[in-house]
Amino acid sequence: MFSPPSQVRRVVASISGFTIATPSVNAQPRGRSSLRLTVPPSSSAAIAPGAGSASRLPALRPGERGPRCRSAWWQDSRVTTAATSFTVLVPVKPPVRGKSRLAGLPDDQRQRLAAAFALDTITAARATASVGEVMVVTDDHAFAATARERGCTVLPDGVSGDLNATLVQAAHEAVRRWPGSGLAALCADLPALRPEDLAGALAQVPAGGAAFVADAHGTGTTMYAAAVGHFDPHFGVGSRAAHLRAGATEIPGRIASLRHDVDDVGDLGRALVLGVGTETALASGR
Ligand SMILES: Nc1nc2c(ncn2[C@@H]2O[C@H](COP(=O)(O)OP(=O)(O)OP(=O)(O)O)[C@@H](O)[C@H]2O)c(=O)[nH]1
Ligand SMILES: C[C@H](OP(=O)(O)O)C(=O)O
Repeated sequence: MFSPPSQVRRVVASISGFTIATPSVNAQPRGRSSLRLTVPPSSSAAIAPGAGSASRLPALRPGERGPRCRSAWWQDSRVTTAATSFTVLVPVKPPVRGKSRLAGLPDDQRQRLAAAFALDTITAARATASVGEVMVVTDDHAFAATARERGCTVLPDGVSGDLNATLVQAAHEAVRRWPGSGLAALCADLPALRPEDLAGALAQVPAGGAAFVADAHGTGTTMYAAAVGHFDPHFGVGSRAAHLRAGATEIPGRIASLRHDVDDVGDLGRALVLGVGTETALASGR
């Protein structure tokens, strides 16, 4: 269903002295080959791993050398097939307000990172074989223009300040435009997302029911999918438990890139280890 292109790129990143290098096969790096995210000294403690027991990623500390990781090779060579069965809704809070838990970073960098996470998320979603359409839901006109340039459909928030109601409204519009497609809502803070992980999760969505992917911490949700009549997302604090209570099926599996949302600086360090997309790599640079 999904075959990698021949080239694999090398990504070298550093976060506060932490250096990450990925293997390279048959390709030249494009753009920066060395990336640096400046984290104020007071933020150092935040680079320790989150408390979530579900996270299998290693602790990252300033100055510590991390493991080798895979590169996001798919980003520069879009892979598509004729299978186009899901419309993916990607809600994007205006970057000026988004990713507030990255507040330890300079404000302009927080905003750049928020937009970069979302762009890398939609790029990966668009490169996923079983995704026919990506519908970005946002009230940010600048991000909306960029998303359109990247081939997405854009819709404004239907219910200001209510993410779940906005997603339900967008889902109805998506079904009106593309009847017959499946529906999934994907958080926009997945900079390490890989198309094969998204495709693998979408392949497990049961017909006629609702399903979701829990985040790496084991408490939140990164993706929710359901047929329109069942589409009732419960994103927010404790959303994994809320989705289970609502009868949604939890999608299992080693789909690390889809579980790894970035809420704080520690999450960002772990995403860099997994291998982030081009936009996040650039926004992390200095
Ligand atoms: N369109 C839209 N998207 C939203 C809204 N609230 C949150 N989102 C998006 O929903 C997903 C999860 O959002 P949150 O974790 O609540 O917010 P965040 O901006 O990612 O991070 P924090 O500000 O640190 O909470 C992300 O993709 C957000 O961009 C909203 O009111 N409208
Ligand atoms: C929306 C929320 O995401 P987080 O706040 O963990 O980014 C959730 O997990 O439902």
